[in-house]
Amino acid sequence: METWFIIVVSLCIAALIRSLLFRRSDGKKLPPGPSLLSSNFIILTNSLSGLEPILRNFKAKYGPIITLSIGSRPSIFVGSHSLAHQLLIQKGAVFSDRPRLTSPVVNISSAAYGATWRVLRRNLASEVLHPSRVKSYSWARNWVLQILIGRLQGQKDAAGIKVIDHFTYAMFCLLVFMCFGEKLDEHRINEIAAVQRRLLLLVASGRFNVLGLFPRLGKILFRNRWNELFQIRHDQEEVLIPRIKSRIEAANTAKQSVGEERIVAYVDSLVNLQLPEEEAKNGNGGKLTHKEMVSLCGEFLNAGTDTTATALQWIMANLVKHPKIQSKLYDEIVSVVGPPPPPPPPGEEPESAISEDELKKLPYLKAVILESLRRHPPGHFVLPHRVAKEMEVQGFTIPEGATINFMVAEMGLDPTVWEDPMEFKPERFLVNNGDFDITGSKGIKMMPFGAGRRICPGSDLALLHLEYFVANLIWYFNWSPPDGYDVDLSEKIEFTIVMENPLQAQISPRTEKITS
Ligand code: HEM
Repeated sequence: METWFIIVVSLCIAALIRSLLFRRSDGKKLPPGPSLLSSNFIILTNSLSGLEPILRNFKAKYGPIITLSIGSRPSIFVGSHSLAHQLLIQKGAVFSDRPRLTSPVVNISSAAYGATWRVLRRNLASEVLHPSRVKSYSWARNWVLQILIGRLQGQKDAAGIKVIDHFTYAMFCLLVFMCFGEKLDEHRINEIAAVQRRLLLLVASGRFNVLGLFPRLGKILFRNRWNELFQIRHDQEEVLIPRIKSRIEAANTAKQSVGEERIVAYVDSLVNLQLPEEEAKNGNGGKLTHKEMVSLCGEFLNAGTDTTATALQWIMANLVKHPKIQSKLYDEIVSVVGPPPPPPPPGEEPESAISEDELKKLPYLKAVILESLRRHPPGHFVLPHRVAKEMEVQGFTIPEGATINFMVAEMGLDPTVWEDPMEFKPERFLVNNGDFDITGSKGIKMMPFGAGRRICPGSDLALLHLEYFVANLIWYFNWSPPDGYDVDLSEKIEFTIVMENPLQAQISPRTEKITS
């Protein structure tokens, strides 16, 4: 028999015995869900995203709040908008913590809800993601648009261009620039991308679930998995620490400037950051060590790359699949910025690109992007949250220390909120003058970026990147399916939820039509 199978079964039995021994005797009832044994088996043999169809069935059977009792603590899943609003917005202080990690990593997404998290998140929001700072990176967006157009044009072939790798590379270039303030060459960018991807895929595989559930035992039983993680982490440090050091050494020299403008990179903001000393355990007086900067830079690169590239692919897939929507979008763009120039020859900067100010005048563009985030959110769940204090919800007890998650994709497809939820209809976002609150602060209808205190801090940047690249790609090119190809919108789980059959598209410069 397979060793892993024996281990999984043993862990399930251990968890069952433990749970029976420590069964709640105080008469409080957890939200409903399957038996302990099936819960443990389901969690141990699935990644978070792999749980989705199972949870959908449980939602139909048990209602919008479900418990899977796993290991020593319950995992609760919420599939209703109103409940998500109640917990994440109204009771935000209780539901904004994160599950404790087995190894101490300093980053925003896994930090406990406390002083260190606040300092790190505020730094990212004010130093890099503040609108004035984001504006200062507009030069980099232009540079990346040039790279992307060059790569797409260089790939023309009858079977169409497989766009996802180019989208991911483009987003990565942009985030690398914002992180290290340097225009790195393709070799260096690929080196960073490769190690970041290995880390991402390892975490997304779900092979570490078991280590989180049984930390001490897991370290002994799954030593190979730990070693694999440590090896990747070591490789990540080898690649990122030289970039961090080079940026720090170049501080206050001409290297920090691009053209006339001085660019502040994420690394610059980390150098003088002071963590609360009582929480900092690095023996560095609250200053970040190089290794801690690696964790933060790694998080920045991964959080902003695959998510945005995945969303961009879904948007373009829908525009290829629905030529009328594409035409309507193109017409809107031309009505605001005029007809496009010819695309730049490879290696040259675009003669002009649609500016951020012009993007603000394109409500249909915004509607297309929101509709795609509703229909195909890159993450079907948020990151797991930890319940900080026991709470009664709809007659059930949500215990302190429980893990809680929210079924993002399910909410975007709820027929009680969205008419024809499976249809791609951007017009639904044009009502109320196109005013749609994606933060869900007054009420949640969908939450592709999460909601409440842990909402994605990069949501505005992500929306800007999506608007900028979609608008420019549609302005310069007509996008169509290759002969005999039908865009397939089936989904597949990777780190994000990607297209099972990646988009293949043909592009032709809009100016060709005019001259012919
Ligand atoms: C389309 C693109 C993106 C999507 C769909 C997305 C989605 C999300 C979601 C669902 C969460 C978890 C929220 C929660 O746990 O409640 C999150 C967290 C986070 N995201 Fe994004 N994100 C995107 C882009 C970005 C970008 C561009 C950045 C930064 C450059 C970023 C940085 C982060 C960080 C640091 C967190 C952790 C926040 C915390 O724990 O306080 N994301 N994102």
